[in-house]
Amino acid sequence: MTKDGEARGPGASGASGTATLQELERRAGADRDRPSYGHDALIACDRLVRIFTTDGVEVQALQGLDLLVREGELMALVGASGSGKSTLMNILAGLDVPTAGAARVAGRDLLAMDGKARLRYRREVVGFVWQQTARNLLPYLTAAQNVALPMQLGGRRERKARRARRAEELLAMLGVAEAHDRRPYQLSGGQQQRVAIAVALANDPAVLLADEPTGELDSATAEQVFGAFRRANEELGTTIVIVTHDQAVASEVRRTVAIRDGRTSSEVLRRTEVDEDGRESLVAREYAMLDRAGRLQLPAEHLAALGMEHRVALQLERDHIGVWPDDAGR
Ligand SMILES: Nc1ncnc2c1ncn2[C@@H]1O[C@H](COP(=O)(O)OP(=O)(O)OP(=O)(O)O)[C@@H](O)[C@H]1O
Repeated sequence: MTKDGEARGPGASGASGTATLQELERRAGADRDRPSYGHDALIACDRLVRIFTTDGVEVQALQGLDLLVREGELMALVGASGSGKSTLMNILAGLDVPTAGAARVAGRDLLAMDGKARLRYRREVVGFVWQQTARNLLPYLTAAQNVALPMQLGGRRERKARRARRAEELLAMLGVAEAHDRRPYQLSGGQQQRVAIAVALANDPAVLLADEPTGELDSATAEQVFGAFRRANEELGTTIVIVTHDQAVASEVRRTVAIRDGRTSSEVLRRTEVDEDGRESLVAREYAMLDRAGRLQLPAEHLAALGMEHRVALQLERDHIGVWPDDAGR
């Protein structure tokens, strides 16, 4: 019964037809006013689907992927080859359009942008760093000119001297001030990637996307490049999403989201704990993703360890849900 004594639920009708209509309107209003999924996130992917069709064969690269990223986060995406990471990054970068679902980045609806809005989005809202250094930098420009170029092309009509000063500041912040007048071929792989980060930050984007940015580097150099991302995140507050196979990178960020078969499957959150003697340690905890329909992906290794497949037994307890191997046949 409702507060005013009216019956509710399937088949219930109000005291009069008018009351029922009012009740329906009230419920519709409550639905309208409920904040939408991920309304306060900077990146919100809601049941994102991307299907590729080649020679009549369909590949579902993204199969209803949900992902929320808060403003100011520095997070990593991991997953096996073919799990859909690059497909997601291309969509977030505005280079590809999803087949279905919803995706919003910094208030932009990625499914609704026309060509002009898409170009502006790529120039002003997102910055990207790719694995292949050649894709990030123009070979005939110096590092400083490479950094100044997006500012010239972007909406910000800044004076040349101002652009040059910003390029210099970014290169210095990322520890590659000495690269200023050099062309990419005169730089090491690590220096090239740090200049590429400066290029991606030139127009002060809301989000910096990086697809395997340390993939071609040795571990010491990768560490320096990751340090540059951290610097950008801490000093400029830029939200950063890094796709990586590099375990060292994945274990240094606060949040690592795993993608499996075109969906986010689990995530690891890390936080610093201080013990009684003041010693700090990083504590990691793994979480499974739960979608709005209640679907849960259990980690493959957990399933294998207990021989779980097809069906599991569930039991609701006061503060948890127990999941057991199927015992129906016993
Ligand atoms: N343009 C395309 N045309 C057809 N199929 C594609 C295309 N791009 C990606 N795919 C397919 O979609 C799936 C996901 O690919 P994607 O490149 O996103 O995976 P990934 O996780 O980035 O893999 P990797 O780590 O190897 O880069 C794969 O099966 C891939 O073959």
